[in-house]
Amino acid sequence: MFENQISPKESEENLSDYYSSNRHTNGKDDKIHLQADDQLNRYVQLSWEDVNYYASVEGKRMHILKGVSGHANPGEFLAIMGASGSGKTSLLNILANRARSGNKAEMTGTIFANGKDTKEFNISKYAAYVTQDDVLLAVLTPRDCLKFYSKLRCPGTDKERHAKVEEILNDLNIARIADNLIGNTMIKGISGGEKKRVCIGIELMSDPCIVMLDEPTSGLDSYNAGVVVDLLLKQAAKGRTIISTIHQPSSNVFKKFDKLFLLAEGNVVYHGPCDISRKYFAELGYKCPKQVNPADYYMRMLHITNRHEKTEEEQNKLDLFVGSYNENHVKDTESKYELTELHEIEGYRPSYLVEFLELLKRSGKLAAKNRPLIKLHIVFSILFGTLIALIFNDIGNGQKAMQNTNGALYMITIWAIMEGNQAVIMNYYVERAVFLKEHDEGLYGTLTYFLSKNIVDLPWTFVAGFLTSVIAYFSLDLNLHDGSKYVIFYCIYVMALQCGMAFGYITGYMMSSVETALAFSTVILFPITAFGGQHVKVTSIPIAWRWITYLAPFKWVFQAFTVNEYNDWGRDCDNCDSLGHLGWSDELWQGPVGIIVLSTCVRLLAFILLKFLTRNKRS
Ligand SMILES: Nc1ncnc2c1ncn2[C@@H]1O[C@H](COP(=O)(O)OP(=O)(O)OP(=O)(O)O)[C@@H](O)[C@H]1O
Repeated sequence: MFENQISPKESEENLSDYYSSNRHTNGKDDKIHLQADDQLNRYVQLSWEDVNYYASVEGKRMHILKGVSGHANPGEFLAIMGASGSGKTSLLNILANRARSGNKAEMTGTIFANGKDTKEFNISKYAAYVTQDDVLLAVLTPRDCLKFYSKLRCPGTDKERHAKVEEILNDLNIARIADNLIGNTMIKGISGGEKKRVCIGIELMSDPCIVMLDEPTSGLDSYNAGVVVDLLLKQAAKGRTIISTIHQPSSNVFKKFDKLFLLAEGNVVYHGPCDISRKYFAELGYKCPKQVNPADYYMRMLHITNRHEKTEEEQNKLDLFVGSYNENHVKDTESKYELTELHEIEGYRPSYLVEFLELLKRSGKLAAKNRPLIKLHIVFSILFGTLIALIFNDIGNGQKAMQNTNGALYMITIWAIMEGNQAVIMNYYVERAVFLKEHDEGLYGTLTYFLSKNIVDLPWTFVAGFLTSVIAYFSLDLNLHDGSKYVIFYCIYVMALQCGMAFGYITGYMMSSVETALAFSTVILFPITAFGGQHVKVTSIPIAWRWITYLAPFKWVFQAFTVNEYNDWGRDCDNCDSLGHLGWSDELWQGPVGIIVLSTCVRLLAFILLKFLTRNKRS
């Protein structure tokens, strides 16, 4: 399988020479004692000792990381590589304090930062983590994103924040596209490489000493991957510690890494300078041919077809690499930067008011820029109003008029609640992933997010409510006893939309995808329409089920519409006890109060659910 193999026996003799020569070239002689505050506040060396990670999969306990030790120096780019499933991401998550022991996973071992156990202080205040997926808002621009983060992460004046945003845009070479939309599969935007640079820029906003990245070059072509790695090397040159998992780097990219941390089946098989890894493996009998990319060669070399049933050859190879590493590895933790003791630091956190206002501004911008959704609402509101006008345009008089009016008002009730419900679900999913990520990073609290969302989601209800209500009300020739009748109708319509939205928050927070949330909300709300008073008189519902009418938004909205309509009804209808027939009194206040109380309780429940969701995600 591998060309130019040297037999293990031959190689054993050379290994000690290799290490003894290597030992003198690393560190001490060319040590530069840079003072803290030269460019960063602190230089951080991260080291990890005997890290074990176990996870339960289908009742079986898997040993994912097997006593892994290593370190990453400030001013260096450490690339963590290994075949798929070797434990790269697990290790990175552990180093970033993102993997915690729990029911299904258990972690042992110690992580030190400048020699201090990270259990004694919160290392995440010194570190930034760039996830593999680009969690960005498509309708914003890179400048919008960085500005938002600068407000929530950087202390100082607006002028200083502005300067920082510009500096990062220039540093990452994205100033030229800073005002283009980020985009997604639906909206044309910046390229994948540029998106990755925006994600890195966001993390640099808090001036981290350590930057950890999970496969930052995945999905990028070799040119863009090279650009991203160059930018990270530039950050390393400032004294930052860069730790990154990397999947299949090109040979050009590979040779740029300072240090390589190679994992196989949860074991370290190489940790040292990237440029001498070839020689190391050659001496072990696995010589990478000159024209072959070492990264590809190592992946093939370490590939195991089925980790639960390794072939004898695979097991021997693994034993050789692990044995050789354990025997020969020299721990050289010398850093060219001066390392000072780290303490618990308070990350910058603006006041709740600033958080709230920034979220409000961003959510408002998102809502305003989401043109397809705005157009959809306007078109649907007009279409529905017109549809109602066409179907119920001859309401007539007598019993027939009562039946037709009830039908029209109940359709409007259902439409308003469902429209509010679906709109909020679709809006929420535009920013769900971003919210969960930002909240997880402690950028802002659940309450400020929830309040800002609830406020930003309101204005469109006034517009959508006006469009549908004005068309439906006047074309149906509803009660025009006095001008206030239409105004009340409009207010009830807006309240109905908002009540539907409250239910939308609940389903949105419960489901992880927009499709399931939309389907779930329809399945839940549809049976409740039976309790609205149109299909069956409320007082005829069996007592055991009648309590549901109090939780049915349809009942309160329908009641409000009908009381407004039938009080001082101008149509000819002898013996028409419309409201008595429906099972409620002619008191107008009951319906609106019912809607407000129900909406408030449901929103409160949604907030509790969101709190639970975010807490669950953190743990
Ligand atoms: N919490 C967990 N529960 C169950 N299995 C887990 C958990 N964490 C990791 N694993 C398993 O451990 C193995 C290593 O996962 P990890 O994501 O660290 O590998 P990786 O080297 O990053 O792989 P890839 O390159 O494919 O992303 C995988 O088989 C993964 O399914």
